[in-house]
Amino acid sequence: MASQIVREWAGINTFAPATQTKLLELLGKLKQENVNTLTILVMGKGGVGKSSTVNSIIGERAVSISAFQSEGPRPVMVSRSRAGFTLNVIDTPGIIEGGYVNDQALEIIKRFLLNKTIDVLIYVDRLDVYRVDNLDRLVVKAITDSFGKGIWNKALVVLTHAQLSPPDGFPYEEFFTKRSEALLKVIRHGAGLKKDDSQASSIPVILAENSGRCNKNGSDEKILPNGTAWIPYLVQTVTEVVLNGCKSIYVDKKLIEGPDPNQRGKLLIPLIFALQFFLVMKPIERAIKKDIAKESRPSWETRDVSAGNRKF
Ligand SMILES: Nc1nc2c(ncn2[C@@H]2O[C@H](COP(=O)(O)OP(=O)(O)OP(=O)(O)O)[C@@H](O)[C@H]2O)c(=O)[nH]1
Repeated sequence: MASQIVREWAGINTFAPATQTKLLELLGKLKQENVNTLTILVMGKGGVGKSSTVNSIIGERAVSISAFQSEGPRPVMVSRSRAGFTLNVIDTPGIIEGGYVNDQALEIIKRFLLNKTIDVLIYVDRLDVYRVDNLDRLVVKAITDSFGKGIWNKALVVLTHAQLSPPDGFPYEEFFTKRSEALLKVIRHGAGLKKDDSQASSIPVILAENSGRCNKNGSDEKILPNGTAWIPYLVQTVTEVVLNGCKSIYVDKKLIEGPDPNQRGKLLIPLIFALQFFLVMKPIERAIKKDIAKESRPSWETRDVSAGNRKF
């Protein structure tokens, strides 16, 4: 991995003591499984709360947040270490512009990720959106085309703005379930996964409330409307994805550039020559020989030359 500034993970101390204890337990669990470094890639449409979620996980304002689309379309990697464990979180700009995938922004992200290993993809969207549309499908497709279908084995969905009151008196859990199902369906389509593919149905969907107005429990932990302390729950889910047995995604040149067209089918060339030799050249050669053998030569060619000469 390219050299990077790894700072002490001081932000963890800003969490409520109960949250700190749970996070340190989870890091301990990862270390027990010999996972000492963890790289999380955060992607999604623009303005959905990607940077805010990164800051919530780190516990400090590590990346800048804007209510308007961020200016510099560049990914940022935040690296923090704690007790021999290094956490890298890569925040990326939204990749949709004017209704299309911004290929240049995507290219910049891919180059940034070159030679890095993605252990977890956090796909961020908002809970308080009532529809999925073609843009969602385009983002999912762009991610799949860039890093392969396997990336969804290492994915979890985070829905921000979790502290919402669903419209028309909709029960909160039902609203969350419907929104999750709709998004997972889009992921399934955009990623080209089969309907009954366990890969898509096993993608966890997690709620997050990044606002400073997030409710807290008696232990001062930020909680969701259902009372769950969401930061430790999110990190616990990340841990489960890390340890789910599926391979992390190593971003190499081949993965981001696709197979070299000049190399495509190169191994088949000798086989094609051999087939051509045995199936085309040899039969032609045999046919010519047979033809020559069967040939009845014209009389002028078989005429006795010496006899003919005698006539003159
Ligand atoms: N109420 C509330 N606001 C949020 C939440 N998450 C993000 N926001 C706000 O949404 C706006 C966009 O947040 P960002 O974190 O910058 O979103 P982003 O996806 O990183 O945006 P880009 O980098 O432009 O793609 C900011 O005004 C945030 O304060 C949340 O969970 N709840």
